[in-house]
This record gives sequence, C-alpha cells and structure tokens, in this order.
Amino acid sequence: MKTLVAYFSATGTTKQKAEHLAQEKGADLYEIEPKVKYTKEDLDWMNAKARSTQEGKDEQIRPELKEEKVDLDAYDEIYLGFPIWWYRAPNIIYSFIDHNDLEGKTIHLFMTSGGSSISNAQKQLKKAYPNLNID
Ligand SMILES: Cc1cc2nc3c(=O)[nH]c(=O)nc-3n(C[C@H](O)[C@H](O)[C@H](O)COP(=O)(O)O)c2cc1C
Repeated sequence: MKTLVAYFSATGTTKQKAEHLAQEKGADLYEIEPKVKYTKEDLDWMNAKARSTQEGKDEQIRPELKEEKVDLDAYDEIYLGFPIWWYRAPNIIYSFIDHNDLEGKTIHLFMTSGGSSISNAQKQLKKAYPNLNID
C-alpha cells in the first residue's frame, strides 16, 4: 500500500514542508485547494470580517473544494498537513475530510504555525471525526 501527503497551504509554508515530507517518505503529494483561493484580504486575522476570521469563528462553515473527491483507494497511510488558523485546522481541512473516505486509514497530522502547537487542532479533529484513526 502507498502513502499520501495531502496538504492545504495558503502562503506556501506548509507546501514546502509537505514537499519535503513526501520526498522523505517516498509518498505521493496532493494539494487540497479551495474553489476560491484565499486572497491577502481573506487572510487578515486583524479584520473581524475577513473570510478566514469568519471561518475561524464557526467550525461548521465548509469552504468549497476545487476538487471534491480524490481517489484514495491506493493509500493506507495519509499525512494531512495545514497551517494553524485560529489555534486549529482551517475549515477546508474539514471539507476535505467530509468529502473523502478516510475510514480505516492511518492519518498523521502535520502543520506549520507562527508558534501554536498542533495539540488543539488535533483534539478538535479527533472530536469531530471520532471514527477516524488520527494521530
Ligand atoms: C487567518 C490566520 C490565522 C492564523 N492563526 C494562527 C494561530 O492561531 N496560531 C499560530 O501560531 N499561527 C497562526 N497563523 C500563522 C500561520 O499558521 C503560519 O503563518 C503558517 O505557517 C502559514 O502556512 P501556509 O504558508 O502554508 O499558509 C495564522 C495565519 C492566518 C493567515
């Protein structure tokens, strides 16, 4: 069975980490992309009305994906990476999990951040998806 590194990155930092990880693991690489890209204004966490701030306040918002469903049949291990936004995984990660069948696969989370650890993001994803094997 094969390994996949799937990641979302708005400004390239997580992308770089994902590329290194895929190389190190000999894994395939997949970029999780939103249907509508995040602009600089969307990412302004100082602005309460910015797209990312609105999403950060409401875990139920599911940004649309550019490609909804990915063929994951070949993979039994998935590294899932993202930037920490508002102390947790961006909502698009929830969109990706909702649209794809990850049950029975081993999911390893990785992230980049400005200093926050992964622990809250991990706790919230495990709580939202108790049937998945997330570590
Ligand atoms: C909307 C938004 C919210 C963020 N919230 C946090 C946070 O809660 N904690 C933190 O350490 N960094 C936070 N950051 C910083 C990013 O996690 C960090 O810059 C990350 O490496 C960006 O990854 P990317 O280039 O792959 O998008 C935030 C950045 C944005 C744009």
